[in-house]
Amino acid sequence: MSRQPPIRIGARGSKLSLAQSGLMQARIAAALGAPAGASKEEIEAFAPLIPIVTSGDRIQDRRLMEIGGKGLFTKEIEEALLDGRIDCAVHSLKDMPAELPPGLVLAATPEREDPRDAFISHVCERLEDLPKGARLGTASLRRQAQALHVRPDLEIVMLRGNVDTRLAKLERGEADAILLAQSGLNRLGLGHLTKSWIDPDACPPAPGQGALVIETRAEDIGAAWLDAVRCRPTTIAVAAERGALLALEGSCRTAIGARATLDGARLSMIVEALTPNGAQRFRRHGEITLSGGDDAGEALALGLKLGAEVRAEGGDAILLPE
Ligand SMILES: NCc1[nH]cc(CCC(=O)O)c1CC(=O)O
Repeated sequence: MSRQPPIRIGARGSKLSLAQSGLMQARIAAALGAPAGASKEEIEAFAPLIPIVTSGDRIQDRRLMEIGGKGLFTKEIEEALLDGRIDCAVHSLKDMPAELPPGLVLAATPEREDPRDAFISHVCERLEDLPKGARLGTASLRRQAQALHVRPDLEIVMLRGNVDTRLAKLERGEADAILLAQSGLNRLGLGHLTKSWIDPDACPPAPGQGALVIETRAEDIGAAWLDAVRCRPTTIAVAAERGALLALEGSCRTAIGARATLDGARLSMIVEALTPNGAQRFRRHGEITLSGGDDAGEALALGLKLGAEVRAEGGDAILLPE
């Protein structure tokens, strides 16, 4: 059997991105025929990692939304995909804008990691136990709004940067506590730093949090190797969550939480949007039984419906002023 050409994986240089791409690299190589227990060199021969620097990696000190939103970490990678310099890219699904450039698709979603937000602090064990007026470090509008909803007395301090940077800022005392995705901590081997978790039913995480996604050119969506990395329950749940994001025109300017869970054929979902100061929260619950036909399509429709309801109720209050 002739070996098929290698699948070149575009990867950002950040530790988290390299860890995530490395996780998928071994699985993609295996799907392409790399033997079990293949060496690093063999894996590279089947599925080489191609480093790509994005504008998001170069700009570290301003609010993401001020400098152009979610596309910042994906623009250069998507150019490389469209130019044919790479064949796929591994992203955190929650960093992907609601709409992709023409010609590119989110082709496969592997098993989701822990979707929850982790609370990290040297002051106390839980967000609820922070002293009055304590400083919570986050650059996420959703985490800010959800925290202020339960604890309006907290002071939010802008804490940008990658996971290591944010942890270092906590150590330096720039904040009393921070919130980070547990999935990212786990992938970096830092899961033990977590003191407690935010209840994901009380405060739903970002749409798609904890899930990776493989982006490819549209014409490659049928490639056999993609089947080997797809996870059906995750694909269905994140379709619903992305639906909510689409309906809410999700960007870094809106605090949106969405959580879909699958129990057999039963898909349950919570969608919420908040005003930036957390004072108002608009949420909807929904549940459907999947038909066993186009399950992802039905999930997407549920997310779109609940998202549209939240959008209609929240109106302009949920948008951060320009
Ligand atoms: N916005 C940064 C970002 N993008 C993806 C992750 C990791 C979480 C994931 O897998 O969804 C993180 C870190 C964080 O939010 O703490």
